[in-house]
Amino acid sequence: MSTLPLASLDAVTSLDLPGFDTAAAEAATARQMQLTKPPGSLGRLEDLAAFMAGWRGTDRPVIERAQALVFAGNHGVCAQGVNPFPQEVTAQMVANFAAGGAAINQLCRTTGAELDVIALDLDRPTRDFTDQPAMSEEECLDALHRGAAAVDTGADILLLGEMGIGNSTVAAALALAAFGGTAPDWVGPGTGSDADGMSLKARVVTKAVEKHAALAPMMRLAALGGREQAALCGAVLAARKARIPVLLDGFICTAAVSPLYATSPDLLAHCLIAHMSREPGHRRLADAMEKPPLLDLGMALGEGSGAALALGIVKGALACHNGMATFAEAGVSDA
Ligand SMILES: Cc1cc2ncn([C@H]3O[C@H](COP(=O)(O)O)[C@@H](O)[C@H]3O)c2cc1C
Ligand SMILES: O=C(O)c1cccnc1
Repeated sequence: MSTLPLASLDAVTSLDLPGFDTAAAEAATARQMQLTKPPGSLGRLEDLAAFMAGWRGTDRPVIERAQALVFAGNHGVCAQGVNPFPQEVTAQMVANFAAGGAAINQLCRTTGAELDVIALDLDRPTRDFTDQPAMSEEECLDALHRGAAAVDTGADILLLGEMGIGNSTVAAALALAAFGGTAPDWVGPGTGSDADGMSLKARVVTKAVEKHAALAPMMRLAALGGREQAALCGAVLAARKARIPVLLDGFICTAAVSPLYATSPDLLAHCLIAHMSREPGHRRLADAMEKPPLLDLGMALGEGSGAALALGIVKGALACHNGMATFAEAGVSDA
């Protein structure tokens, strides 16, 4: 449970947040050079060990507790017909998460994450953003605080995911507002929109972003986002406050936190992108944020599924970092 001292959305710029512990990361990198392997041969696993060390503030970081947090919300823009599946599926999938029947349940069990699902006023969708701001600043702040409050400050790593029918359109709008280009750069099939469906999505996204483009980044989160997007931003900030590194899931999760990036890229310094979604805009988003995803498995599900899988990679990195013998300990000749 965590709280953030935020009375307005633009106050995110004045939060006092911890930074990366360079000394701990350098000590971890020095240890990597001593381990019984050719230097650099564990590739990105070595970078992950240093990343975890720097954010956890210790040269020997461990993952004893991993929290997966999935936020669910409903969106007024579904009135535009942008979603192949009906809006009821959001609540139905939340019930499925509770019953243990979704992909995210299996993947969390596989890699050892505790799953918490937070449904945000599903019976009260946000407003249609082609017409008016999806949320007021107050509604957005409320969802952001609920996201922050859901973070387990005793966890060693946080995996983020979302569920919200129509939110691939929301994601495209947030990405366009944050990084520019044109709507077709960011619109994709989502759960299965065809070419006509995608041109409708692009028109909807263009209209919405034109309407709300003049706003500051965090006010665009209110105007174009939904409750789960605001909650994801709150969770990212609360994790940072507790020095907990974050694995963002796919396109929708990454786009959700793009208002934080547009405010200041440093707000996402403790976040990694877990996997490269098949949703075409995700590559552009990952490039724009300079965050190469850990996995690339052709997935486009959401729910935090890619983040849950990537936890296994981070655990592997730390198992090697902490468990391997050094050249001196094992009596192996160094180069
Ligand atoms: C059964 C089902 C399970 C899901 N789990 C995640 N999503 C994913 O699909 C939705 C976004 O796609 P769109 O914008 O096309 O609606 C989000 O809820 C996302 O998490 C699902 C979607 C469905 C249908
Ligand atoms: O990458 C994602 O987050 C995604 C893509 C399509 C549908 N749902 C989620």
